[in-house]
Amino acid sequence: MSKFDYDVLYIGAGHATFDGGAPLAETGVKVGVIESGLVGGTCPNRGCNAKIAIDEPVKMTREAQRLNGILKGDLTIDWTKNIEHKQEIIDVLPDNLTARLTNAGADVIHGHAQFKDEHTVIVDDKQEITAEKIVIATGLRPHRLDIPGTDLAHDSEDFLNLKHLPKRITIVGSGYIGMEFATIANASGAEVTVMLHTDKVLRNFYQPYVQKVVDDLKKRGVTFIENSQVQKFAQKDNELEITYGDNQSLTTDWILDATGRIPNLDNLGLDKVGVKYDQTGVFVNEYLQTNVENIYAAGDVVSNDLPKVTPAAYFESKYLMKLFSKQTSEPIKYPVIPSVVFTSPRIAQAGISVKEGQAKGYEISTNDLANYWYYQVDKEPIAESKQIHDKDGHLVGVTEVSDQAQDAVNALLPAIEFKFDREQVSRLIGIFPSIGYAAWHRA
Ligand SMILES: Cc1cc2nc3c(=O)[nH]c(=O)nc-3n(C[C@H](O)[C@H](O)[C@H](O)COP(=O)(O)OP(=O)(O)OC[C@H]3O[C@@H](n4cnc5c(N)ncnc54)[C@H](O)[C@@H]3O)c2cc1C
Ligand SMILES: NC(=O)c1ccc[n+]([C@@H]2O[C@H](COP(=O)([O-])OP(=O)(O)OC[C@H]3O[C@@H](n4cnc5c(N)ncnc54)[C@H](O)[C@@H]3O)[C@@H](O)[C@H]2O)c1
Repeated sequence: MSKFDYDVLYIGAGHATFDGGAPLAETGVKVGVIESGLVGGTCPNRGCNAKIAIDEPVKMTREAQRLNGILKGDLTIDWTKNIEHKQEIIDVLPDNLTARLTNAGADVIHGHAQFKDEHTVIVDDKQEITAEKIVIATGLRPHRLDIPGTDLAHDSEDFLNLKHLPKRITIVGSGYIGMEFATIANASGAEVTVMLHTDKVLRNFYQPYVQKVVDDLKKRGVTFIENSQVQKFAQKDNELEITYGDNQSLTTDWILDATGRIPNLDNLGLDKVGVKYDQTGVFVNEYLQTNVENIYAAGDVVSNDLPKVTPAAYFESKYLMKLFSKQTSEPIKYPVIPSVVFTSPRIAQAGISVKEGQAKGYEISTNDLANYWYYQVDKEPIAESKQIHDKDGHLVGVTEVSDQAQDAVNALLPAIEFKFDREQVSRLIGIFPSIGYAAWHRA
């Protein structure tokens, strides 16, 4: 009988925990999960699921606008109903995910966890829980600008819960959240301004495709202010004033601070146990183990160069499940991790970038999808992909801008991950017509 309350104790109940924590408990390992907020964490409650639910009508209105004349009548988005619909879909998720954990045999404990020593965690300054192994899976929280009036701004969670759409929305930051929410707010009828830190939008994506998306948003009325150097937010009667640049200013009704996300490590007691970390997250080795032998970390809170996305948290959670249940003793070996920004159209990518491919002298082919008949069915005006083949003819990278870029890239993942050559690709036939087929056809 173990001297600890749990074999494995997770701090945080997001994807980095439940995807592996539930199956781990099913193997007979005694699992505890401590969560200070909603079970499920960011992705289901205030991230992916919530966002994609309110984006769906955006995608549909765009398509309907293009088919105007064939489809009769104008479609507009009722913001309040859209938010209500999103809430209906996600409301059940914390309970469902709690049941997934408890049905597997894990205990879910509500409260804020803090290390007391390397085997003991204190919940809400009251309850002491001990464990042989502890996994830090506390994720990220919104970064807030350190400027006067910063409390007048809101974060992505506030945006997803807005009951009424403000007339004018100003977004500071042009990363994933800035661009996805600019797309949604613009399509829903708000006057949107995006304030860039530099002159770059979505700096990790292929810039010519980003430019296509930016140009389209500009045509739809979104204003982009480059190198804005935001200095101050202030309340002026019924509106908000933003001071930026060389004493310039603008007025708005609602401000979204989308300047990034930072590790959730406050009041966790890491210094007490000597776990090493910095502002980028917790340092781990190739077994996701911190410098303290029995303490591990997984998901967004880990300091690494991977995209901070759900599939990466999922993969790490599954890896730890296999490590802790002795199904593996190997270091973690990441597969190709794709990423997408859900603008309209989307930009998706996997494998090596066009820039990297060019530097290596690889073959880069361009597919003009807007002129491919299947993309013309719904009159997609912005649709192109680039495929990168190495010198042996293996597909090693892809990036696409189109309405269904995420599915096209998903379809090509096996070829990139398992290094199919052109002969192997030609053996695969897909369902026709389909986005996946169109992508394979070119691989
Ligand atoms: C607006 C938005 C949209 C996104 N859209 C996408 C998308 O479309 N696709 C995609 O792949 N990814 C998306 N992401 C990213 C995705 O949500 C994250 O990569 C994923 O949720 C990471 O999971 P995690 O388990 O590491 O962290 P989280 O899901 O953040 O879970 C961490 C949990 O730890 C809890 N916690 C923190 N500190 C403590 C403590 N001391 N004690 C107890 N509990 C604690 C928190 O309450 C939280 O529930 C989005 C993120 C945001 C913000
Ligand atoms: N589709 C998806 O997978 C998805 C969607 C949303 C969020 N996410 C995840 O959430 C994380 C956070 O997203 P995000 O958009 O907040 O972060 P991000 O890092 O993508 O973007 C932050 C933006 O803020 C800007 N910025 C930083 N400091 C600034 C300042 N002082 N003034 C003005 N601008 C400033 C940066 O230049 C950048 O454009 C991402 O890492 C991403 O992985 C993923």
